[in-house]
Amino acid sequence: MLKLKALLTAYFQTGLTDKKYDDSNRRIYVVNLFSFVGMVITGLMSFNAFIQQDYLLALVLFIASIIYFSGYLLQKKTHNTVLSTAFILYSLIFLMIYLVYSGGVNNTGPLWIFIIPPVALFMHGLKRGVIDNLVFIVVISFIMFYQNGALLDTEYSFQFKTRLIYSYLTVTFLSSFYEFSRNRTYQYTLELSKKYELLAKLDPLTKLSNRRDALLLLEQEHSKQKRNPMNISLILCDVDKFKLINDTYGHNFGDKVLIQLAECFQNALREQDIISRWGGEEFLFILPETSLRDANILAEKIHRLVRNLQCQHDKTTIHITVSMGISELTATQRIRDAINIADKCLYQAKVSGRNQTISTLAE
Ligand SMILES: Nc1nc2c(ncn2[C@@H]2O[C@H](COP(=O)(O)OP(=O)(O)OP(=O)(O)O)[C@@H](O)[C@H]2O)c(=O)[nH]1
Repeated sequence: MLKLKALLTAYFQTGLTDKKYDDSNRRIYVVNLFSFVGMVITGLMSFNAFIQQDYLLALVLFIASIIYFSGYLLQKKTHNTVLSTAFILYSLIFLMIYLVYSGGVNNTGPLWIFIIPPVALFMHGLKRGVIDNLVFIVVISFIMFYQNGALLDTEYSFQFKTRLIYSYLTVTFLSSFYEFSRNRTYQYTLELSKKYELLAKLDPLTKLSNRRDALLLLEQEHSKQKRNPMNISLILCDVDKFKLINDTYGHNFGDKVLIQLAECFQNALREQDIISRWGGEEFLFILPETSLRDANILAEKIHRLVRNLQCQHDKTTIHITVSMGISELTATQRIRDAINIADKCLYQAKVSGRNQTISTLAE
């Protein structure tokens, strides 16, 4: 029993990506599910038609059963949901047209057409799903009403045919409305989750990466470095005497200074560099493809830019300085150790009088 459950789970999850909330995952799942359900149901119907000695219907249903399984195989091999959904859906539509044309077992075939609206909308989404349904309704109306059923292999009363069309239109409308609401809810949830994902990564004050995100990004760069050797330098930058600034000019002014500094750093660094607010008045710069020598040159540039920064409080211009510690992260080193070295250098810069940079290069 457990083995069967594991087998079915593996079957339904074939081809799913690790993007949990991706809508294409839903389509892949629908293809797997529908190919399984379609294969089993048409297989059973084929067996039933065979028992009833309706061999042509049994053959058609048997072929349909194989087609549904092929849809699953197609999706497994090609990972192309557009192809596999079209393959499954259009073969289903052809089967339904055949059931309407032939009447199926005891003229009950048309009852199956009501599975098309939800399946078409699940597989093709609102717009194409509605088009599929309208085309289908036009085709079966033509087959049923043309010259009073001359194209049919069976007979239906006029009332049966009109009610079939009305009820089909009703199911299509309700399924479309459901798909519309589902899609809106999905889009809303997606936007919300993207927004929160971003908020979880950013420091709300400076809009720079926060410490957690910086560590994740640093881990990514470190893994890249292990595959393709490159220099990575780290700069820990701390605002000098920031407590004094807060105490003298107020916390709000302190916040403004941090925002201005963040902008200044963003202008100084390259796009591939990662600037993060490491905590409080401390920033961490992650510099891929940067040697210690280049990181020192950059630190000098930052000192220059910060020196020229105009932090206005009322009519007074406040001058800010920063201290920095630089280290290099090597492929064999632990991230934690490289940050600790930068931290020690920063401490040295502070005790040596601030407004300067200490780097492992000098050791
Ligand atoms: N305005 C503001 N202040 C902050 C923020 N985060 C931390 N601080 C303040 O930053 C100050 C840091 O003070 P200290 O750690 O003593 O360092 P410092 O005064 O900069 O002295 P040195 O680092 O030795 O030059 C503290 O007063 C914190 O309250 C923030 O988001 N906004």
